[in-house]
Amino acid sequence: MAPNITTNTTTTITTKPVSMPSNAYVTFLAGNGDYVKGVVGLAKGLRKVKTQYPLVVAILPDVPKDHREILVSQGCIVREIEPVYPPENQTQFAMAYYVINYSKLRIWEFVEYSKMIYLDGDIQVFENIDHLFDLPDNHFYAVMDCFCEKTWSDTPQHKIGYCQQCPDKVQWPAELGPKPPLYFNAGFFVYEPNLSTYHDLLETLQVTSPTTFAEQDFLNMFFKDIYKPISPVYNLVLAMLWRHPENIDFDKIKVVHYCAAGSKPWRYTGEEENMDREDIKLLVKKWWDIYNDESLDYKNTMASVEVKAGVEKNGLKRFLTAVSGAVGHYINAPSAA
Ligand SMILES: O=c1ccn([C@@H]2O[C@H](COP(=O)(O)OP(=O)(O)O)[C@@H](O)[C@H]2O)c(=O)[nH]1
Ligand SMILES: OC[C@H]1O[C@H](O[C@@H]2[C@@H](O)[C@H](O)[C@@H](O)[C@H](O)[C@@H]2O)[C@H](O)[C@@H](O)[C@H]1O
Ligand SMILES: [Mn+2]
Repeated sequence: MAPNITTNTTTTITTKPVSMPSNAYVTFLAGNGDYVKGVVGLAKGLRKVKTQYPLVVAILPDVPKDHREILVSQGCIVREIEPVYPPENQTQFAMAYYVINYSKLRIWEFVEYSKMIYLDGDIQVFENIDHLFDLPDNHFYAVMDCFCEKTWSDTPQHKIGYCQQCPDKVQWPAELGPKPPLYFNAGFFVYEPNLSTYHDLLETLQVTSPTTFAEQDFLNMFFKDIYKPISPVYNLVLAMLWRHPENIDFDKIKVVHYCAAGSKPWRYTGEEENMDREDIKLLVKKWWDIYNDESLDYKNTMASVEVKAGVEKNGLKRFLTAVSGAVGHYINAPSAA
């Protein structure tokens, strides 16, 4: 017997629109080269750890159509952005191509998301890190970088052998002024998109002389008052393995940043310095295992979800039909008054 859910009162069901905080991962892709493989690997890695959030890919106009199609086919949300250039300068960036990395600043405009985690395309996530979205608002969370690689050789800290990863090994000399503030690697950070911050970033950039590490230096300067270091398990800058192994618990690493020279998995030859290390070979293999795992392709996982949803949808449709007849009667019942 159908449950008696009719009544002789009228109830107005009001549903207040609830703006659920929406989170997402975001990465950046430029050019028509092989970094698209990094982004595909990242999309599959996030799927493997069962993140509940999408991956947005901010692409420059020079990303070709076929690469965009690959990203969409892997379930990415592709957003074209305009490049951001620093003011005219004579700076020698650590890597000439770093000039395009200023375009990362466009992701502060993605205000349809309340909190985002930015990851370089040369990063892989091996364990679920969705809990980072629960970090308190109004801060900038990232992992501290290391100054020991030769990419830092033009900097005062490298010249005196100072590194924030071992601040007591070589003391910061008073004659060089105050110790530099804690400095993060800009390949991974937790932030809140915000239009006034976005406009402030772009305006400040135009009056800031570029330096060796391009947008990474700029972001460190801009966010120095709200920067909060997080554990290196969230962004293993590979050089830490040979520069500061004492600061790394290898088995606890959740996120790996393939930023050391020669470590990009899709270009890996093992010939560059440190690239013949067993831990590097293991991390490169782990990256390829995910990249080559067809069960992690969106079309496969999505297909299984659609099949499942299809069954549920039909089931749900039958249930709603049954209930809506009664609910309809319930809502239109005459007022008791
Ligand atoms: O040709 C390029 C160079 C860089 N990038 C993007 O910019 C990020 C930062 O560059 P990279 O990771 O090479 O810098 P690193 O962390 O190695 O210094 C990359 O991860 C990509 O997301 C890109 O899409 N195409
Ligand atoms: O454009 C500047 C880049 O600076 C950073 O890369 C560096 C940094 O990690 C150094 O500490 C390493 O020594 C070096 O190998 C590596 O390339 C960011 O990872 C990248 O996203 C981007 O901001
Ligand atoms: Mn990187």
